[in-house]
Amino acid sequence: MTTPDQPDFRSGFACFVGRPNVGKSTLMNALVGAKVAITSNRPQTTRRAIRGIVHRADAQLVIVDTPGLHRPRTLLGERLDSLVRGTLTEVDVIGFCVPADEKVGDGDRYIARELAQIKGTPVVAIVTKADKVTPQQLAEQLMAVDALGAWAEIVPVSSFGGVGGSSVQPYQLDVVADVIIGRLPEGPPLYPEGDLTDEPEQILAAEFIREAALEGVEQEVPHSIAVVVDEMAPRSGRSDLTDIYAHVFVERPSQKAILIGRKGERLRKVGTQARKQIEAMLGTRVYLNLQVSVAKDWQRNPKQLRRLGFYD
Ligand SMILES: Nc1nc2c(ncn2[C@@H]2O[C@H](COP(=O)(O)OP(=O)(O)OP(=O)(O)O)[C@@H](O)[C@H]2O)c(=O)[nH]1
Repeated sequence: MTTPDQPDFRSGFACFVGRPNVGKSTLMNALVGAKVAITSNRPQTTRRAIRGIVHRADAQLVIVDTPGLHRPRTLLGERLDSLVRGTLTEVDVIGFCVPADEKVGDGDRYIARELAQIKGTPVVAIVTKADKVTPQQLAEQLMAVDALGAWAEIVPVSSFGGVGGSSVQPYQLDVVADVIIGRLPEGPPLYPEGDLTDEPEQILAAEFIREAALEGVEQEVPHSIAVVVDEMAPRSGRSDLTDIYAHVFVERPSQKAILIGRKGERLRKVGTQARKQIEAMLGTRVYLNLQVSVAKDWQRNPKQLRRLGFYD
């Protein structure tokens, strides 16, 4: 068996890029084998570069999750894009994700052009959501993606099932891992065994709250939600209970009303769902105090953006 002391142990960083909602975070979670990035069926769920760590006997792969790359429309969009570009130049391998079930479009071509300008970093094209199409459609998509650029390899994958939904087992996750790991440099592990992410628990807690808040809201509201955990600590004298005080920010009073719901019913549901996720992460019971506040137009306001943790 290969051990970390052996010279052929590989370690390094990879990141997934692609349009919003193509399954990047889900793929990372599936590879890591635990929930370290939040997912939702709404585009632009991911706003931070979260690292997931894949431990294998022969390698350690650190995955940097990025927000979907797209032409920026707001100041938040611009900051997210510069975050993505900064990440791309620092990793050993880039995984360019294109979903199997949507025709290759302008958004994919835009990203392919951006990637063509990054020299020296291999790009593996990953065709995601293979379970949603027939083998024939998958073959056609692989050819369309091949025509988009000069990829180191092209791999179809599904985090949820076989091609065409033929099984409920993930499809080719191990192949994606092998292909990426094969392109990492040789080197010792970068993180201790057992670590799945280096994202602070406080930030993950905020992300779980945001994920719960996103559920069931429509139109512009999802983009307007930001969450800050103000305080997170064990209750004094109790190692089995964590107190968490968090703010959910929205941009307008009308959105605040939507989030809170009739007699606070919606917010209670958000709290319950988030609390369960946080309890699973921390392994303690959680008291969660959620406050909803309006931070007017925070996506366009530099001061508010800094306050919410999005730096230039
Ligand atoms: N059927 C199927 N659905 C998937 C698969 N991977 C992801 N999805 C779904 O696609 C949606 C988007 O997934 P995410 O992982 O949040 O996508 P993302 O690319 O990280 O999105 P952003 O954070 O917006 O950039 C979710 O509803 C997932 O459940 C897959 O392999 N098969």
